[in-house]
Amino acid sequence: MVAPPRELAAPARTWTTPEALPLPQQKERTELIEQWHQRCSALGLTRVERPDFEPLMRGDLAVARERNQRLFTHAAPVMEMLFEQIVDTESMIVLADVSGTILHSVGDDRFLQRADKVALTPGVNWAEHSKGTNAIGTALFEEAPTVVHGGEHFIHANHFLTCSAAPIFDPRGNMLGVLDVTGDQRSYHRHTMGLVRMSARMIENQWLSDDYGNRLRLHFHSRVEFIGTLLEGIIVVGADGKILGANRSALDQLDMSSAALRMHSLTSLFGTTAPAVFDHFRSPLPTPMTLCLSNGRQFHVSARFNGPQRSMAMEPRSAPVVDSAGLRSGAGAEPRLPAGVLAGATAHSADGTLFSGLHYLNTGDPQIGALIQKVQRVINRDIPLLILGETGTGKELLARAVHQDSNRARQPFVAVNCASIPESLIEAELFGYEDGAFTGARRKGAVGRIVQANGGTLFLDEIGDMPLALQARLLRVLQERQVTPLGSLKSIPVDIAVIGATHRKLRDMIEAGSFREDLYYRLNGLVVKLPALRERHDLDVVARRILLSDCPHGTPEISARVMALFKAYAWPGNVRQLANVLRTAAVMAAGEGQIEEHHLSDDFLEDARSGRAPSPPQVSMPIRVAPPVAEAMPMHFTEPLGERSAEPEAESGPAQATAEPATPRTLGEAEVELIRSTLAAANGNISVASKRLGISRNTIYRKLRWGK
Ligand SMILES: Nc1ncnc2c1ncn2[C@@H]1O[C@H](COP(=O)(O)OP(=O)(O)OP(=O)(O)O)[C@@H](O)[C@H]1O
Repeated sequence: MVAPPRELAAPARTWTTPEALPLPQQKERTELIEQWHQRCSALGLTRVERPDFEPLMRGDLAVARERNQRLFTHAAPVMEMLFEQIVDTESMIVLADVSGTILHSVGDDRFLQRADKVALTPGVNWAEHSKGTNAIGTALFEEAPTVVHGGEHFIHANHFLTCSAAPIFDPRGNMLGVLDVTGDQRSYHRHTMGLVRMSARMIENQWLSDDYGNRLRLHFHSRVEFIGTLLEGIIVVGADGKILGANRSALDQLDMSSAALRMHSLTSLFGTTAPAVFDHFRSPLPTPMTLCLSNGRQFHVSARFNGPQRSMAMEPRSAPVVDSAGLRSGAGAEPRLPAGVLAGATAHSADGTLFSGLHYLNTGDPQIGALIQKVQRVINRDIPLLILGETGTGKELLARAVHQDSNRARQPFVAVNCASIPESLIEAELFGYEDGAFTGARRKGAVGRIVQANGGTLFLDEIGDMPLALQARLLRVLQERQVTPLGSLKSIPVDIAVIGATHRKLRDMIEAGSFREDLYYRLNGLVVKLPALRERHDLDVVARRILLSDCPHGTPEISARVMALFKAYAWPGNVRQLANVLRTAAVMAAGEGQIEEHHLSDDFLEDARSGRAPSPPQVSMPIRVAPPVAEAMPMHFTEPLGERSAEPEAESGPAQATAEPATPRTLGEAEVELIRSTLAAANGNISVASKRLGISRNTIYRKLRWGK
C-alpha cells in the first residue's frame, strides 16, 4: 500500500517529540509506544539486549546490495543531497532494504563512530524483531513514516538516538526499503521528518520515471503552480488507457489506494481517453489541461512521454492530411504528438505512417526545412551534432526530436546544462565519483550523467560554458568512449550519441583561448544554426501551433494588426517569448475569438509599437567568477523548491527596468543590471524574471555568474 491511511489520519502521532506535544496527544503517543514495546516483548526481546555486532558476512552484504542495486542507484544521489542539508549536525543517513538490513550509510564521521557502537552500520539488520522499536524497523512494520526518539527506543543502548524514517514504495505499492536520518537525540529537529519524507518521494518518483519512461505520464495537482514540484501527483497510463501505477502524491490527492487506482482507466477516472490527452498535448508547448473526477474535483494536468508508444490506442482513421506546417486536418485527423511536452514523441498513424519529432518542427520556414533535412541525414550515423542559436530558439527541442527519431529513442536522453551547474560540481555530475572520492564523510559513489546516458543521447547544453579544465576530460571520454569516475582507477565503457548546443561563438572562444579547438572538432560533426524567430518566415504558423496547443477548444485567431506587430518585433527571447506573449493574450481574449492589440500586455505593446525591444542576448566571453545565484543552488535543485508557487501564470513580455543602472560600462554590464533589477522587482523569483525578460532561467543564471 503506497499511502498508508494511518500516516494521513494521525500525522502528529509519529512526527513530534513527546515533550513538544500537547497533553492529550502525549497520552496518545505514550499509548502507541507502549503498544510498540509490547510487540517487541512478545518477540522475546529484552530492553537490556546488547547491540548485535555480528553483521552479515561480507559476502552476504554484497549479495544484499546486489539484490537492491536499483534501489541503491536511485537512493544514492538523494542521500548525498540530503547529507548536504544535515552535514555537521551529528547525524547520519541510512538506507535499509525491505528486510531492515542496512545497505548504505552516509554521515558525519564522529557520529558514524558512535553509531558503530550500537551496530547501526551496513550489513546489520534493524528490523523490529532484532532491534526492537526503532524508526527503521517500525517504519517497515507500520508501512508509514515514523519518528522514534530517545527513550522511545525499546533497547536501552539506543536511547541516545533520535531517528526519522520513511518507507520507499514502488509505483505498484510494493515496499522497497526505508530511508532514515538518525542523530543524537539532543539535536532532534522536527523538520527532519519532512526532509526524509520528501527525499523518499524523490526516490519513488525517479523509480517511477525509470519504470515507465516510455509510457504516458500525467503530472497533476489541484494547484497549477505545484506541477513540477515534489507535491505533484503522477499517474502512468497504458496504451489502452488503463492506469498502470502512481506516485504517493497521486494517491493522496485522489484519496485512493494503489490497488484501487489500478482498477481504473483514464475514462473511469477522468472521463477522457489516452488519444484525447495526446491530442491536447500535441503541440510543443506545455500548457496544462484540466481534468475532473466524477465528484467534481478538478486537477491541472501536464503530460510527459519520452519514447515511442507504438501501440497507443487510436481509433482507426482515414489517412491524415498533413499540411506544410505538419498540422493535420479533417475528421480523420490523428492525435498529433507534441515535440516538447511529449518530448519529441514519435507515433504511428493507423496507416502506419511515421510522424517523427523532427517532422513536427518543420513548420514551413525554408531555413528550418533545410536544417531538418541536413539533420535527418546524420541520424544513426554516429556523427556528433552541434546546435547553435540564440536563447529560446528551440535547441533542446531539436536535440530531443533527433533523439526520438533515432534508434536510441528507447534509451535515455540525458540533458546536462553546463551553465547552470556550479563549476565545482560539473566534474562530479558528468563523470560520477567513487567511494571516498570526497573527504570528511563516508560516502558511496554516484553514477555520472555520461554513464546515465549509456545507450542513449547525451545533450550538452551551453557547451561553451564548460570550464577549460573539464573540456580536456570530456574530449578524452568522446575519443576513448569510456569514463573514469572521480577517485576511481577503473574505466566504464559508454556508448552515447552526443549533441552539443550553445548560443556562443565557439570559434571566437577558440581564438580567445577559452574553448579547446580539438574538442570543437570532436563536437562539430554537423553544425546547424537555428535561426532567430525574427529571421523566420513561419511566425504565423508557429504562433497558431502554440495557440492550438494552449487552447485546443476555441483557439483564438490573431488579428492582422497584431500579426503585423509580431512580424515587426525583434523577439529577443525567440519562440519562448512568443509563447509567453500568446499565452497571456489568449487568456485576455478568452471568449472573444480573436487576439487584438488590447489583449497584449502594455509593456510588450509599448516596445512593439515603438520598434524597441530589449537587445538580443549578447554573446560575450565567459569569465568565471563566484556565481551569486547558481552556486547557491544544491546540485539537483537548479529550481528552488517552492519558487514556482509565487509565480503568476500570465506574466509575459519584456519588463522595463525598475531602476536606472549605475552607468554600466559595457553592453554586457547593462544586461546584467537589467536582469538584476528585474529579479529584484520580481522578489528574486527567477521564473517570473525570466518570463518578464523573455529569456530562459538558464540565461539568467549564466548572465549573473558572469556579471560581477
Ligand atoms: N518550433 C517551435 N514550436 C513551438 N514551440 C517551440 C518551438 N521552438 C521552441 N519552442 C518552445 O520554446 C521554448 C524554448 O525552447 P528550447 O528550450 O528548446 O530553446 P533553447 O534554444 O534550448 O533555449 P535556451 O538556449 O534558453 O536553453 C520551449 O518552451 C519550447 O517548447
